[in-house]
Amino acid sequence: MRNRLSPSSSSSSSSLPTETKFSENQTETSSNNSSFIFLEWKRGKGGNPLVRGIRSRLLRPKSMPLNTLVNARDGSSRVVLSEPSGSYAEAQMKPPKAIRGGLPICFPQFGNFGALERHGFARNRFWSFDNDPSPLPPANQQSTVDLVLKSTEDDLKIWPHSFELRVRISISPGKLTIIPRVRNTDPKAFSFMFALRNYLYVSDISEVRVEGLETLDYLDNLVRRERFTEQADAITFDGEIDRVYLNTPTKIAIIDHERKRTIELRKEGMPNAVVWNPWDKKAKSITDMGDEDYTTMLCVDSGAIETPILLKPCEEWRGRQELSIVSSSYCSGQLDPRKVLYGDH
Ligand SMILES: O=P(O)(O)OC[C@H]1O[C@H](O)[C@H](O)[C@@H](O)[C@@H]1O
Repeated sequence: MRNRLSPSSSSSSSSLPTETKFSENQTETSSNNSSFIFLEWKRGKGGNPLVRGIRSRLLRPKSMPLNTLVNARDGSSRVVLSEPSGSYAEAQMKPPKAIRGGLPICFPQFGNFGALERHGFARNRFWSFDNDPSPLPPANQQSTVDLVLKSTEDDLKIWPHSFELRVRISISPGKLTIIPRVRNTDPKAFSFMFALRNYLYVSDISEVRVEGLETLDYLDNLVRRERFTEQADAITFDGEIDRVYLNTPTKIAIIDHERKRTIELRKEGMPNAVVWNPWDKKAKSITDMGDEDYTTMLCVDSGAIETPILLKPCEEWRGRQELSIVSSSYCSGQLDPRKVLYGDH
């Protein structure tokens, strides 16, 4: 029998991914069947995971200097970022197949919106450390890592555009920040789709609300990508969902009632938001997902999907995403959405 997702104790093993066992402070990968970019953001001591696969170790933010650790164990296959209030993130860099969970990067295609493999090939490639993140300043603290993926000859055979895809991953107390960049190193212009697929850990999908997407149009992947308008005050979950919301705001709130906390997603440069949960039937058909795993996960992605980004030669596109916990009034169960969506807290 397959286990549920919950990676909350050192003895629990998760079926997502089946090769990975979680413990409080480390991730043991016992097989090569994992890939970059799988990013975990962890929260301890006994704290609940913030993001599934990106478990947070999020204690109350403190105004103290960062004293962080970058640890590339197993050669250069893994980077651990940490800071003293307890948050830490871990990036694994092992091809050939993306782990179900964490934060896969979808590039240069999202889903089946094109002819390439689903979600593009970047999530199944081996990335490198980026020693020259220019024009970003060099990372000056050990809570930040710069990674790069450059097109190879094999990539050019399936997508004939030379590119450099960079991500800066940073943690600070209670916050995980990703800055993705794509540079056109080709003599010709090209366009691409991009998404950060956030596998969020939730306590019970039936009790979760997503706010910030109401009244927006969306493309429904379950109905041949037909366009609809969201009618609900907030998105709640009682079945499979797979939607690309259009023209979304910069802030989205994922409210986990049972856990009495809200995950706030802020994004720039990525006007779309994908909401995905396979629910029971589809979960059973996904080989690297346990039958019950859908109950404790929700993907809310930042993306540029509907309108691909056009880059001329030498141009660079830059996006930004922050994931953090909003506490205070949300924990009381008295939700004031304005506090999440308009920063009034
Ligand atoms: O299994 P994956 O390739 O990671 O994709 C997971 C899901 O992603 C998207 O939302 C697609 O629209 C779905 O059809 C797919 O099942």
